[in-house]
Amino acid sequence: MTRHEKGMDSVATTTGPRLAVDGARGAKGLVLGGFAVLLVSVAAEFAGPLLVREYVDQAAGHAEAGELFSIAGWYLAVAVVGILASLALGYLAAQSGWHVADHVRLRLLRHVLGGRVLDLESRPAGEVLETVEGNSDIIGRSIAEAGFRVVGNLIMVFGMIAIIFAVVPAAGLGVTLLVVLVAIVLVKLTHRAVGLWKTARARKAELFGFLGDGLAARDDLLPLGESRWPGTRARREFDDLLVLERRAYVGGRAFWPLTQLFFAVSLGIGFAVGLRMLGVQQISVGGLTLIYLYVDRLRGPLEEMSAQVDQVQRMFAAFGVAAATLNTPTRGPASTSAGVTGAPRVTFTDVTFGYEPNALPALRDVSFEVPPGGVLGVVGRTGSGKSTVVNLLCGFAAPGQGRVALDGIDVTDLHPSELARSVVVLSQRSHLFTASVRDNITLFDETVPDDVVLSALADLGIESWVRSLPDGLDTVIGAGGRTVSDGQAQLVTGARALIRRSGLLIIDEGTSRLDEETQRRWSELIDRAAEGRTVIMIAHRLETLQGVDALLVLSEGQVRDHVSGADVRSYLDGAAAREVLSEVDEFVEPMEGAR
Ligand SMILES: Nc1ncnc2c1ncn2[C@@H]1O[C@H](COP(=O)(O)OP(=O)(O)OP(=O)(O)O)[C@@H](O)[C@H]1O
Repeated sequence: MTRHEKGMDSVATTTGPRLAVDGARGAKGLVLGGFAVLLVSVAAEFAGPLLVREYVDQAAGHAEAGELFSIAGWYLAVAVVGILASLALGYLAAQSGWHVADHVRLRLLRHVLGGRVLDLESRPAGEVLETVEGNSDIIGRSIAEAGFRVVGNLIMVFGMIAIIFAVVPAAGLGVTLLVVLVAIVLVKLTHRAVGLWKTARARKAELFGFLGDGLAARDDLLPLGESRWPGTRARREFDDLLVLERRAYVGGRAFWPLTQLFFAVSLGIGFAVGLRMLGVQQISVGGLTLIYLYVDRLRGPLEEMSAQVDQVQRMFAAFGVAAATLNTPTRGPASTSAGVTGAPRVTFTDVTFGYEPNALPALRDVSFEVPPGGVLGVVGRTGSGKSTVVNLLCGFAAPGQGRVALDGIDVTDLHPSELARSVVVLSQRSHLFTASVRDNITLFDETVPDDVVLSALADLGIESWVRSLPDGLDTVIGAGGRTVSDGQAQLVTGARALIRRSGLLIIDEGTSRLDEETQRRWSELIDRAAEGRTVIMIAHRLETLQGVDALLVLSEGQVRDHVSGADVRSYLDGAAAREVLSEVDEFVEPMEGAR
């Protein structure tokens, strides 16, 4: 079985409605409570006109004042119950909305973060954020503001029509025909509007992706005099989005004039038929008042629904987009829970891997082995496949053919949390979070004691600098916090590797030139972090390669040379190295300087 057949991918299939039901199941108590209260609220709405009919008929029949007071008292009590139920419904709807939204949010986050890192990295951060948060937010709001009420309004409309039907069948028939007509138009409108909202949501996600990129690149754009460009382009895109959203909004709201027409015609039918029946004494004055009150009360739910339908359409679109996101393939479950302890043996066996199906593979038939505790330097010119080796080792992708293993266990079979415990990456390009120095080092793991963090900082020679900060380890650094130099940032993120006892250390040396002091500290950090571990080092400097046990030279995705032991020194001094390494810009200067 090839790696591909064995497959990392699994496809969950869900639909918008199923996602909604799953979310509602998690908030079962709230949803059931909401519906129970809704029924009370609807019953109160129905009871009002019935009590009025009773009152009018009793008054016309010269009933005692006590009886009339009693009916009025009931009317008041029903009204109070209706108001209380309505308040409770608002609260339960808000709670249910946020529960369902959280369910969707969590599933989207798990899916997006649990998937292959390379898939996630191929999408702008802003777009991912909009897809997760934008859709969850719409779902939460729509349920809170419209969820129960739409159902309540539907029950009211159908219930009132049924009562009109029972009291004046001809009027009920007329109104029923109208409802069927309105429902057909509404379904068509909703279908169209949901499609338009989905397009608008996709466009919005793209736009946020662009905005995120624009913000991230502001330091680069400013010196180039292009700092206004993201703003100008974003404005154009916002204009386009406005047109799209307006079309969806207007499309959805076309229901409003329809409800007005429906109401006017229903009132006409009710009165025309009711008055005729009153004339032939088939109905009492109270009965006619009841018809009038019910038809009049239809106006409220219908008007509310014309606004709510728009919200419900957005909600359907958001559930649809969320379900489509969840249906994209993601990493399947790991087939072993076995772990790797200590410094592992790393093996690449005939590995071929391509990012794109039809492009030349980034790695072709690559094989090498690093014994436990060994240090392998990987070099090669830009695009030769060095980072791809790291991506496969970190389980970010699975090789198309061949095998990547730690102590004989396929990397893709290791559970992500097990892999995270086995591998640590020390990179000059690590991200600094807007968070305290402590959190930046522990990566928000509160179980790591301060003395472990301080000891790592002491090893790196920056403990006194951290202690001198206004809040010590609690000082917030990164964007929006205290600014630190590139060298300090590198050491703080480097401390992450020191506090973890993972057996495999991957060092990803950036290509940026560092000043002498930072370079010295980086080299010390590497020495310190490498102790007792298997090390794979993507190197760009001759100096970094001094301590390696073996050297892997990649060229266009293939192993060009693989030397070990004493041969490393002679290789680095030899003509072949000169030829290979001179292809790498970063080597030219230091190599010449070193000779
Ligand atoms: N996410 C990706 N999607 C598609 N192609 C990619 C991706 N990452 C890398 N590649 C391609 O794979 C090949 C190997 O890239 P890789 O990043 O492994 O090279 P590298 O040796 O690490 O380069 P550098 O020294 O510039 O970082 C290149 O042709 C590159 O364009």
